[in-house]
Amino acid sequence: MHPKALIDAACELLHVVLRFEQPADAVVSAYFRANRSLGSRERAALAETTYAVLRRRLLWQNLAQSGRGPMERRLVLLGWAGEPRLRDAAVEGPERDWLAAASHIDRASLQPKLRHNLPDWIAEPLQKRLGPEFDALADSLLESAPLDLRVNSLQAKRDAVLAELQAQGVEAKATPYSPWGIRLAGKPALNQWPLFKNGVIEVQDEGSQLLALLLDAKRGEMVADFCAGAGGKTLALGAAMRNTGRLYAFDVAGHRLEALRPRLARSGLSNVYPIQIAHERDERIKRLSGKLDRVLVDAPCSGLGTLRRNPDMKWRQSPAAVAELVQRQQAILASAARLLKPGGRLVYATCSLLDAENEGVADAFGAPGFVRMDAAELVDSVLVENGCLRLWPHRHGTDGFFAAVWTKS
Ligand SMILES: C[S@@+](CC[C@H](N)C(=O)[O-])C[C@H]1O[C@@H](n2cnc3c(N)ncnc32)[C@H](O)[C@@H]1O
Repeated sequence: MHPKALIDAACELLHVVLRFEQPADAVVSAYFRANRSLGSRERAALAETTYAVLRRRLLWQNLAQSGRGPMERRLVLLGWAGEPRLRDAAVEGPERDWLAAASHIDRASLQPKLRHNLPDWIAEPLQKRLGPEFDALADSLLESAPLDLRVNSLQAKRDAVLAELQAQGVEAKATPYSPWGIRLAGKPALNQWPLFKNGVIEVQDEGSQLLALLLDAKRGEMVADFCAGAGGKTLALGAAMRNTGRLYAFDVAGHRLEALRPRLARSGLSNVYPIQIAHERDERIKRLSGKLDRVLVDAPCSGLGTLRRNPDMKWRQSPAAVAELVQRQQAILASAARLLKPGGRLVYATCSLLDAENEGVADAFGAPGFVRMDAAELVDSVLVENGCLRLWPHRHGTDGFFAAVWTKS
């Protein structure tokens, strides 16, 4: 494709992404499906440029004010993440001079907001919580996340998989906190690897893997993954249960549970029962009241802990949406807790960084008989704050995660 046409394509894609009507990854995938002739390098340039613009949107918008022409074009030229020579070939005259001037701006001298690229309603509570450490968090949220794998412990040991990957020339190392995790240096397309197709590995952030350690589900137990979605945590729990007992995977979204099915088939698990529910007080849930050993509530949340992967979330979320989510989180947690039998364990988790969705919801939970457990009894204490799992991208290299644990007395 001619460089000019490639830049035009990036503008066309960005125009749709910046409407924020759908998640950016869905818009990018739909664009690629509609433009099948795009080569893999062209796709990479378009996707990475879109994400680069979303990550530093405040900075690019500020710098774009001085340019001319459509806003999307100025943003694409500033955030271009493809080969520089392609962009150079697509600009000429005053546009070239404007771009050169913009690239010489000393970013350290910019006002903090243009360096952090976070809306105030997100930056302020995080600044309050972290103090001077906030800058390191904000910087880490501008990076892209590494590709983490979880080894399916039913099928293989981590060391053996690591050795196999290294023998194939894949740069990989063990993750520091999860006993099943492997971190890749690059981002290979691994969908066709036999290790993936045979269910030996799954893609899962290390932080997400740690929730299975908190739940510590045992052989033969009755367990529910209350908000199972496409089953990232379900698969880890099922393997920890050694494919025994019963693991219910509930979710209100049928299409997400459908996406779990091929993953289950690959994994070799036969102890998982996906069940679509209408809402958290569904009759099918009530029937299990007081019967379960472990319940995980991986609640719907703002997703702000995953900004390295989904930078559009910071522009698509709002304080009103978070307030609504908090109501839902409280209702789901209260309902899910009813499933536990005495001695059972409840875990409430989110991939949000905000206290309101995390400690706020956990502290407001007051069902009788539930006693908080110190997460430091279950995972490395460097991952724990005030008894809860608190993962931060800049400290732990994982997505942002929160989890609180209770036992039912
Ligand atoms: C954070 S996502 C779960 C991700 C999933 N656990 C994983 O590891 O891949 C939250 C899920 O909660 C589901 N959800 C929303 N409202 C719910 C409700 N009332 N009861 C159960 N699940 C709900 C959403 O459909 C979504 O799949």
